[in-house]
Amino acid sequence: MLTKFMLRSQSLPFTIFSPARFFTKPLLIKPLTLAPLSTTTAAAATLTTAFDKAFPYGPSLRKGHKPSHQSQAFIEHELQEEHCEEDSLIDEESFTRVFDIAALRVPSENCFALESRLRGHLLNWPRIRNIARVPGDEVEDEFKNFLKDQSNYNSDDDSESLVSLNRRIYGKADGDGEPLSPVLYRDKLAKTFNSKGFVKFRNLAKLSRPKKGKKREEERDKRVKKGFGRNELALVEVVDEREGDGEDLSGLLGDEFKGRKWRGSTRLLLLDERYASKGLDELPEAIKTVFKEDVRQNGPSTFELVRCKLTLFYNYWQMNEILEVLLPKDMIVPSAFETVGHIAHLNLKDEHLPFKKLIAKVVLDKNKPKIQTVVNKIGAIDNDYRTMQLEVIAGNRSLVTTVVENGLRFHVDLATVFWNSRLATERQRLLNCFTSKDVICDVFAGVGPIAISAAKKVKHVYANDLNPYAVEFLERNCVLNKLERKIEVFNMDGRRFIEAIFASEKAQSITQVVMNLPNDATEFLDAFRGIFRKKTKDRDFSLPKIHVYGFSKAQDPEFDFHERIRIALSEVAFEVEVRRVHLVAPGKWMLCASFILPESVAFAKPMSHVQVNWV
Ligand SMILES: C[S@@+](CC[C@H](N)C(=O)[O-])C[C@H]1O[C@@H](n2cnc3c(N)ncnc32)[C@H](O)[C@@H]1O
Repeated sequence: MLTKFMLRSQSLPFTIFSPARFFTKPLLIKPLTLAPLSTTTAAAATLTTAFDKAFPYGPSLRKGHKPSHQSQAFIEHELQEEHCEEDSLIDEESFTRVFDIAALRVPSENCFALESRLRGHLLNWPRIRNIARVPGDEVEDEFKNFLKDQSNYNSDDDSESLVSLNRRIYGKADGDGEPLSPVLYRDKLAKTFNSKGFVKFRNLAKLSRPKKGKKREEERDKRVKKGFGRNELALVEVVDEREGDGEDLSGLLGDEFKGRKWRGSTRLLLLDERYASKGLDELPEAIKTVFKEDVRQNGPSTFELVRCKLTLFYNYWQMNEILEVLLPKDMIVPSAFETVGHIAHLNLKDEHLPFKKLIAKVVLDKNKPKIQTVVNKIGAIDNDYRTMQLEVIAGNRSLVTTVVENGLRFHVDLATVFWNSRLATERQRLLNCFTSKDVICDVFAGVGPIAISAAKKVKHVYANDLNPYAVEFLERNCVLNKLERKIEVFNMDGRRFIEAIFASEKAQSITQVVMNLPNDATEFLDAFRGIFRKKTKDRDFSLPKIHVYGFSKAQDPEFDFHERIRIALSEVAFEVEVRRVHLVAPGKWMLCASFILPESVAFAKPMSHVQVNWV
C-alpha cells in the first residue's frame, strides 16, 4: 500500500535533520550485467533495487523498475499501429522505467516561489521539469475565490462553516462517517456557476454515471500507454492510497480528473530522488519550514507530501543510453555522426556492422525530425569526383538534401557529388581573407560552398569542377542564392581550366585562386608555369595569391607540404604560409598553403597552348 502524507497543523514533528541521511553511501561499483530485455517484471524489480543503490544519482536504465502493465500495453500498441520493418526492430516499451519519488503538492499560485526557494531539494534530472501538473484539477477563478472566502476562518463559527463547506463540496467533512450525497455538491455548483461556466464542463452529461474502479484503472493504463507512444518523454502520476474512496468528479471535470478532494489548482514540486521514501519528519529543514509557514498563514496546510511515480519512456533516453543496452557488452557505442541536411552519416566499424540497422534506427529515433535518413560509409573515397560510397541503412532513401552554411543554401546529392560539413570552419576562414576587390578562381569548386559564399563578398568568381553532376548543382545553387550574375561556371579538368582562364582576358583581374582537392591539388600546380608568358612584365598586372590544400603524414607536415609545392612549381625560394586545417586520420594532417605566385613561375618558359572551352 502506498501512503499519502497529509500535514496537519498540530502534528508537525520538528526533528533535527541529519544531512548524512540524504546521501546514498559511496559504493564500490562493479561492472553490472543488465537484465535481458525480456526479464520478467519481478526479476527486473529485484535487480533494479540493487542497481538503484549502485548508481549514485540521476535517471538510468539500470535504475527504476519496469511497469507491470507493460506487456499487455505493448501488445495493444503493436496491434493499433501499423509498423514497418524498422519500427519492430526495437521493443521501445522495454525501455520504460518507473521511478518512485516524492513530491510536494502545492497550490498552483505558490509553485514558482517555492521552486526557487527549494531548488537544491528538487529533482534535478535532465529534461524533466521539477514542476508537474496534476491532470484535471484546474479550477475556475470564480470558484477559487469562493473557496478562499470560505476557508478564511478564525472563529468557531468559521470553523463550522468550513465543516459545512466540506460537506457540501466533498460530500463529507474530515472525520465524518458516511459521505453525504453528492447531490448537495452539484447543487452548490449549480448555484455558484453561471450558464457559461457549465459550458466549460464538457462532461456534465456523464454526472450520473460514476466511474467504476476497473474503468479508472483502464484509463490510467491508457495514459501510460500514450506515454510510450511516439512523442512523450515522461509521465508523473500521484500514487493515491485513497483510490476508490470519495466522490468521482471526473464526470464533471473531465476524464482526467483523479483527485478525490477538490483542493483548487495544484502543482507537484518533484523532490530530489534521495527523499523518495522519506516521511515529513525526515525531510530537510528548508522543506519543513515551508510547511510551517504555510500553516501559520493559512491554518490547515494547503501543502501535501505525496508519493509519485515518474515514468520515463523510450523517448526520454539518449542515443548512447539506448545503444549501451542494445549492443553487446564491451562494444564501443558509436556516438558521433556527421550531418548533411536531413542525412546522418555514420562511419561504422566492422564490429558494428551486424548491428547497423539497430544503430541506425536509434540514430533516427533520437534525432527526429531533423534526421530522416541514416547512411553508412562503405569503403574509402577513391574516385575522381571524391564522392562517398554510401549505404542507406534507415529512413527514406533520398540522398538529395539541402544544407545551410554561412547563411546560404546548397542543394547536394550525396550519391553523386562531394560534400563535407566538417570543412565549414575552414571555408569561413578562407572567406575572411577575401575582400570586395577580389576576383576568385575556384578550380575544384564542387557544388559551390566556397565559390558561392565568396560571390556574396567579392567582385567576381570563376568556378570550375570536373564532375558534371557537381556543376549542375553548382549552377542550381547560384540561382538558389540569387548570385548567378556574379559567378561563371566551368566544367573542365582543373589543369586545362587554369591554363585556359589565364590565357584569356580574364587573367588580368584574377587576384586569388582556390585549389581544394587535397589528395592531389599540388600535381596541378605546374599548370601555373608560364601563364603570363605572353604578357609584358612592365604592364600593370598583379600576380594571384594561391591557396592550395593537401594532406601530409610526415613528421614535419608543414615542411613536407612546402617541399612538394616547391618541386611542383620548380621554384626554389619563395615564401609560403602553411597552416594545419585538421587531422583527418591519426597522424595525417590536412593542410592549406597560401602564397603569391612567384613572378619567375608566371613568366617561365612557354607551355603547350590550350583552347578555352567555355561552358
Ligand atoms: C574535395 S572536393 C572540394 C569541393 C568544394 N571545394 C568543397 O569544399 O565542397 C574536390 C572537387 O574537385 C573535383 N575534381 C576532382 N578532380 C578534378 C579535376 N581533375 N579537375 C577539376 N575538378 C576536379 C571533384 O569533383 C570535387 O568536386
